[in-house]
Amino acid sequence: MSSYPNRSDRTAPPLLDPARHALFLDFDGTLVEIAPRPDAIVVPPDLPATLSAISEACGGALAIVSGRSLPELAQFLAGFDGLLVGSHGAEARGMAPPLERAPEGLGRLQADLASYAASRGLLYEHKTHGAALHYRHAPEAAETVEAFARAVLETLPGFAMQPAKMAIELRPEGVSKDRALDSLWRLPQFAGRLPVYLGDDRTDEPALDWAARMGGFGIKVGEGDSVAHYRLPDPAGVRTWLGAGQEE
Ligand SMILES: O=P(O)(O)OC[C@H]1O[C@H](O[C@H]2O[C@H](CO)[C@@H](O)[C@H](O)[C@H]2O)[C@H](O)[C@@H](O)[C@@H]1O
Repeated sequence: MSSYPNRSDRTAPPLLDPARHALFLDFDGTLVEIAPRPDAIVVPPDLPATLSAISEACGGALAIVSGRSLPELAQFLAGFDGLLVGSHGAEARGMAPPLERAPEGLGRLQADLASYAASRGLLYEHKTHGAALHYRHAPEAAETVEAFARAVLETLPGFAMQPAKMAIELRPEGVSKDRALDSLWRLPQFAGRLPVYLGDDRTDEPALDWAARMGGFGIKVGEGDSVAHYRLPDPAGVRTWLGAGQEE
């Protein structure tokens, strides 16, 4: 059972107010629809320009906060030059990197996961500070993949497990999206604003909670229990909500 209460029911969020709000957006499942493979997502061609326009209207108080590796995230959003946080809070563009270097054993971790994926017909995702095993095409593998990842972690104390949608990720211990938000929040452009966080996944729950604790609010995207007070149905709904905030 989820440890998060369902506070958001189906309440539509208030309109985005670029004069008062600071905006934090998860990427997969929030800005873009979930796809069968990580490289198969479709980024709407106007999304980078939309994010740039909102960031400018917010005085730069907008950041994308993703589990993706930073270079990959930057590539998917080419044309948007604003703040990015990648690798579940380990990497950043536009502020000091939260993590100086990956923990010892990264190469071994990646080699172990890559060879396990190759032997089991799973999808291996190479990440700057870790790696992921995707089983969306083979959901029956969930338990064995998790058991394998736990065994790998026993010999690599610097890393932790990050459950994801139809995937298991291993990332550095101690990094998280809400910790990255604490660092972003110290940047001058966020002073005096109300944080608004949008996310769809369990990994976003601490960040949705963080936004409320800091006087703003969270918006859960899609189904599922959440600490967020508001909800939007899907990434298309998020993009419509973003567009409405730009209208005069
Ligand atoms: O924090 P996010 O921006 O939401 O990133 C979370 C992970 O998203 C990606 O995996 C997920 O989306 C894929 C594409 O839709 C999907 O095929 C996969 O099943 C999902 O788990 C990405 O590949 C990961 O690196 C991110 O950490």
